[in-house]
Amino acid sequence: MKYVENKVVLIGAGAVGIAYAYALVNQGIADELVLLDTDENRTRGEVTDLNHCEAWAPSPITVTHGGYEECRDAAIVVLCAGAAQKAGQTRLDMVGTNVRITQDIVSEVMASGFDGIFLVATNPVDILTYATWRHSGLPSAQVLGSGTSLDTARLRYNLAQYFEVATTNVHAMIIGEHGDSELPVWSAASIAGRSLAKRIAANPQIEADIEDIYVRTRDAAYDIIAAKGSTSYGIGMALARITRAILSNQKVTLPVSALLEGQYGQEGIYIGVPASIGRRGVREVVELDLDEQETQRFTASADTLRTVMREFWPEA
Ligand SMILES: NC(=O)C1=CN([C@@H]2O[C@H](COP(=O)(O)OP(=O)(O)OC[C@H]3O[C@@H](n4cnc5c(N)ncnc54)[C@H](O)[C@@H]3O)[C@@H](O)[C@H]2O)C=CC1
Ligand SMILES: CC(=O)C(=O)O
Repeated sequence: MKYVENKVVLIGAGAVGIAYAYALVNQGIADELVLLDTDENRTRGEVTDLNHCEAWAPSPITVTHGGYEECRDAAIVVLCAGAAQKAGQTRLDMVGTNVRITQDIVSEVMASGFDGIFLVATNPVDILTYATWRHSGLPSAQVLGSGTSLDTARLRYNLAQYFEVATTNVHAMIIGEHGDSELPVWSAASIAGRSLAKRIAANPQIEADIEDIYVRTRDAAYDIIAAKGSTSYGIGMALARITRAILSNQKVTLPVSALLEGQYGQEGIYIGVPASIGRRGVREVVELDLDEQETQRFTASADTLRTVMREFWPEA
């Protein structure tokens, strides 16, 4: 089945899903958006509320409520359904519940004849993206997760505050698990045109300060969840950014969860890495020149994910 140019189906219209939907409407990304959630009444309310944005939106977008048959001709199906992390939980704590929910959803989506791109946000996102790929039978290029896009946005914001520059002038990335074992790639970071390494050479205090920035970045979700119950705007914008890259065939490199097939010395695992994103999904995983310590940390992060994966797929 051929997909409709700019049609997105969102499955899971909770805090994350609605933040994403609002970002799509607000930024004029997509022509058609269908919301699907087990809570039909609340979803109908969300659809009506979103429709009332259209008068002030940059371009028209049809927002409706629908069933799995809507996936048949969708360009992208976005998965935000499932249990959310509560205060005191790690993302990995939700894996059992969310693997079951995701497998059920993916079966329904595939039964519709879907042949577009799955974009996964449900946590633990790297494991759930792997589950989606395995269960759908789609080529790995057509299945990606939000990966470390949110973590990277947080890192860039925190570094911009510290160096007093625009966030868009901060080039730095988090890779690895979207979770406690993630790592910053300091060796490739530059701030407003000057490498981080040169800045540290000029002011050694920066080295200690960026470690604190990394810890705050890694633990941001815990802080936000303790304060307001869930995180939503950051991931909504990250998903919207990835959606734009796909629908507009931007071929832009973003930190997403993509399948590794030998890159970074890893095989058969979904994990946060930079990848070129275009109309048919992941065009290429970009292999950064990690230094020795970063390589060790990335390997440890992949091992953390693989240990959890083997509970569900012993051969992984
Ligand atoms: N990848 C990332 O960077 C981030 C991921 N998340 C994850 O996103 C997921 C959603 O979080 P929230 O929106 O805060 O949770 P939420 O509880 O507000 O929303 C989840 C929604 O999924 C729906 N749902 C549950 N089972 C379903 C099914 N079988 N079919 C259709 N809909 C179903 C629920 O009715 C609910 O509306 C969680 O797993 C959370 O951890 C959250 C923030 C960032
Ligand atoms: C909840 C989550 O995964 C985050 O905000 O990073």
